[in-house]
This record gives sequence, structure tokens and C-alpha cells, in this order.
Amino acid sequence: MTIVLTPYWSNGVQRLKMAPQPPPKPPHGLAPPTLDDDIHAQRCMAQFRGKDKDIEKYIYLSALKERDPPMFYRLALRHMSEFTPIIYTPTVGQACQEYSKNYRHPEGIFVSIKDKGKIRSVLRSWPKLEDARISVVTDGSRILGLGDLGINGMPISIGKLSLYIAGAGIRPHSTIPICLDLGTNTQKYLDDPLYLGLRKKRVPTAEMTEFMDEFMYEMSQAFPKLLVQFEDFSTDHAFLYLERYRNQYPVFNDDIQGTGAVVLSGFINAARLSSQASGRPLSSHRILFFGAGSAGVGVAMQLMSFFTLEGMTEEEARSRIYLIDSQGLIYASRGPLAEHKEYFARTDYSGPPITDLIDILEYVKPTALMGLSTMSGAFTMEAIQTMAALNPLPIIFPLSNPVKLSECTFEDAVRGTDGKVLFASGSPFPEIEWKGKMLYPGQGNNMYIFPGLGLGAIIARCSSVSDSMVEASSLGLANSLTADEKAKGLLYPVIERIREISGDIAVQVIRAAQAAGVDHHTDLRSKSDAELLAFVNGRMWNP
Ligand SMILES: NC(=O)C1=CN([C@@H]2O[C@H](COP(=O)(O)OP(=O)(O)OC[C@H]3O[C@@H](n4cnc5c(N)ncnc54)[C@H](OP(=O)(O)O)[C@@H]3O)[C@@H](O)[C@H]2O)C=CC1
Ligand SMILES: CC(=O)C(=O)O
Ligand SMILES: [Mg+2]
Repeated sequence: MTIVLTPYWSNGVQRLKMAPQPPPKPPHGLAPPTLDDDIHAQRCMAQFRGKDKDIEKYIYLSALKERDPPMFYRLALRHMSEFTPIIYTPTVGQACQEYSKNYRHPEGIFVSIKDKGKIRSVLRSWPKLEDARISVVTDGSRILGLGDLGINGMPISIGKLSLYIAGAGIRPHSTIPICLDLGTNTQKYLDDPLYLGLRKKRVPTAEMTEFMDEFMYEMSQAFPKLLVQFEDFSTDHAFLYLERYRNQYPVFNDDIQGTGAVVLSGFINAARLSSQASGRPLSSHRILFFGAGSAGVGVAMQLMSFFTLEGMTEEEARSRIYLIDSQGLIYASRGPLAEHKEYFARTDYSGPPITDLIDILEYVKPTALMGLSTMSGAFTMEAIQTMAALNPLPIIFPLSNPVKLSECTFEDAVRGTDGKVLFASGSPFPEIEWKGKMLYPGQGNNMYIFPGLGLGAIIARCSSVSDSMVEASSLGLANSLTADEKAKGLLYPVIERIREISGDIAVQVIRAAQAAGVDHHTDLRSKSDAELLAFVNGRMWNP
């Protein structure tokens, strides 16, 4: 008898060659007599809920997705609000930090700096070349707010793509998680014997850019219908590579554009409520950003359209926005500034640096305070109370991820404002009963945007992703609240409606792509909105 040894990675790769399938049914006698699908779904949930730690739940769900993808996605859709904190933020942050320790099976493509000059052959080893439609690409250099995790960033690409599949019905075998290994500057990983990446410091930007040029070109050749989502690149590289490739390939940066869109959407809904409470016009809002990295500046740029849609000029819109970085309020005469901070540098202040948040709040008198700083607890009780003293209904969005890095908790925001706060955070917080009334935190996370934005861009076969498509995704989300959600004071729809919302967003995105002339699927232009929505919904994969 010959024993054929299969390489350890072959199951995963074999599975990738097929549309997602449940595991084959064993022959009679080799399966328990009453193995029923619906009961098995209940069994999987009981096994999942039986795990004590969130990271164990994450590992359980990864194994379930590997073993039985339709069951995983069926349950993900059915239990979205229970699954997202596990497969996505906050637990995915821990999964990244422990990736090298918990690694079990391959999932996605690793392209390392050592592959420079032969990236083509690495990409072409992917088994489903012709089916590829969306790739989330990270270099692991700024994973959530957790810093440089090197190759341990892979789970963020995997997690985002799971949300594309569950939330927008992208076919599982059309998705490619990619982690670029350009080294890491985190000594702990370089010293870790289990670390799965190259044991070298990050390469200089010039070398990285040569690598990125080759990578993006070979991606476009290997996967001609692919949309690329850049994820969690450090701020300097996030802006650099978005600008470098955005007119050449279908690509967007989730942290700059996806976050900008999701926060604009929540802000539109919050600003309406805040202005109703204060009696002040929408154009009078002033927004203070605590954090001026890719996310802070990306959101600030997108929020400009809130004011321009109100009829203000670009200059007037810019004057409503203030940014703070680690040196305090950003103003032109403070000294040399990183390029991405220059546009929003204040020219109406030229005194000594103001570094204390309370002093800045009293100087700016903002109606909205946004946190994108990775500074846990930076919105102190005093800062929250100052916002409440300035506004009958302040807008406070601590958006840093994961939960442990949030600038404040929902509970603190509720206490500090006596329950009168319009709140959204990057990671989820539980609802709170305050003085007999249920209060619901919003989750201002780009997870509401990228599935629908990606779906629209893929269906329209876009050659690039225009600013107007990103703005359309935001307005589509802002307008998606139901009467019931509005009555509860929600700023974002419940996550259980993600498929419906993604379909609506995709329609808006396709229309914007058509107006911008970047759509290649031009047959869709003649469809009515209702026909287009039916077409989009009909293209969604169902587990
Ligand atoms: N909710 C969501 O959907 C999203 C949330 N995020 C979150 O946003 C956060 C920031 O991401 P990103 O912009 O890429 O990260 P960066 O590290 O590039 O930016 C952080 C910014 O915060 C500033 N900062 C740091 N410490 C302080 C301090 N003590 N006081 C004031 N400012 C400070 C930094 O200042 P300096 O410039 O001087 O260093 C920098 O401007 C992350 O936690 C990420 O998870 C990101 C994308 C989406
Ligand atoms: C949500 C997200 O993209 C981030 O925190 O980086
Ligand atoms: Mg991100």
C-alpha cells in the first residue's frame, strides 16, 4: 500500500480552488445518525459561546470558516452584532498581536521585500486568479492603534474581507487577503522565535516605493478585475501610495477614505440633532480633531463636504476645522509641519503653542470633538464636561481602535454630559440605561462603508475610485436610518441591516462612478434605480 503524504498547506489551497462548500458528508455509518444542518448551526453557536475568552472565540471561528465556510457566513449574517467584535475590532487586534503564536493554517498571500523582482510569480501562485475581485492589502505598519505589528497584520486583511463577504455578499473565493512583509521596527517581534516574518527592520521609503510600484503593476496584470483596499499603512505611506496609484489603478485607502465617509455620515445625522437642540444653524458647527494622522486628516478632508453641501466655500469650510497632534493645536506659525497637516494648519492663531486639551476646547469652542489619536482616555471627564458646558447636545466621537485605546468610554461620555451626548466610537460599547432611558452608542467604523463601496466599485468595474464615489457611499449611509432607528436616537443603522445598507450604498456608488465616467460596466447606466438595486442584490453571494 502506498501512503501519499499531502503537504500541510494543500487543504487550504485545494479549498480555494472551489466555490465555498460545506465539508463533504461522510458515508453512512461514519457520521452520527442525526446530524441535521439547522441543529448543527445551534451546536456551533453553543460551542462558540462556550469559549471563555474572546481570542478563543476568534480561533474557533477561524477554524469554522476553514472547515465549513457556508456555515461560518450563515452564522455571521445571523449574529452580526455578536460576531463583529470577534472577527473584527476589538478582538482582531489581539488576533494580530498573537498571530505568530496562534498561526494554524495559511490564508492569503504574503509578499516580502525579498520577492522584489519576482512578485509576479508569487502572485500567480494564487489558485483563483480569474475570480479575484477585491484584495485588502496591509503592510502591518499601523494595525488599528496597536502600532507596527509586521507580518502579524495579516488578520486585519482577513477580518475586513470576512465583512465584505458577510456584509456585501462578495463571493469568498473572489477575495484575497494580502500582507506585505517589509520588515518591522518592533523589537519584540524581531526577538520572538515564533515570529513568522522577516527578521529585519523596515526598509527605507525609496526601496519600499520601488517594491510597491512592482507590486501594484503585477497585481493589475495577475488580477485584471481587482479592486485594492489599502489598510493600516503608517500615515506617511498611507497618503503617499494613495496619491501615487489612485489615478492608475482601482484602489482606495480605507483609513483615509472609508473612515472619512463613515464619520461624515454619522456627523450629518448628529449635526442635525445637535443643531435642533441648540437652535444654531448647521453651518455654525466647529469640529476639533484630536489626532492628525491618516485617519484624523482623512476624516477632516471628508467633513469639508458637510459644509460645502451647506453652500459654504472651500475656505469657509476649512475655517470650521481644527486639528491637534502630539504637539498641540496645529497652526501655521508653530514650525515645520508634516505635509498632510499643512492644509488644516490654522492661520488665525500665532501665539505660543497650546497643548492642553481643555485650553484648546475653551479657545476653539467646538460643537464636535473627534478622537483619532490612539490615546486611551484622552477625553477626560473634565474635557467631556467642558464639551457639555459649551453645547446643549455635544458631539463626541472617540474613534480610536481597539476598545482599550478609545479616547473615552460611552459610560464616561454619558456621565460627563448627564446623558446628553451624540456619541460614536470606533469599537463597540454596550448600551446604557440612564435615568430610566436607554441610550445607544453609535459605532463610527469604516465597516459600514467599505463593503458597499467595494461592491459598487466591483459591479461597475471601475477603473479608479473617485472622491465622488466615496462621498456617495457616505450620503447613502447617512440616509439609510429607518424611522425606528431615528426614534432611538441612533446615528448609524443597526449592523444586522448591513446587507441591505451595502446594497443601497453600492447603488449610490455606481451612480457616482457613472457620473465620473470611471465605470466600465456601461450597460448599467440605462437601469432605473430600482432595477439597479435589484441587479446589485442579485449579485450578492448567499451562504
Ligand atoms: N473608527 C474607524 O473606523 C477608524 C479608526 N482609526 C483609528 O484611528 C487611530 C489613528 O490612526 P492613524 O491616524 O492612522 O494613526 P497615527 O498614529 O498616524 O495618528 C495618530 C495621531 O494622533 C496624534 N497623537 C498621538 N498622541 C497624541 C497626544 N498625546 N495628544 C494629541 N495627539 C496625539 C499623533 O500626533 P503626531 O502627528 O504629532 O505624531 C497623530 O497625529 C487608530 O487608533 C485607528 O485605529 C483608523 C481608521 C478607521
Ligand atoms: C477600523 C480601522 O480601519 C482602523 O482602526 O484602522
Ligand atoms: Mg484600518
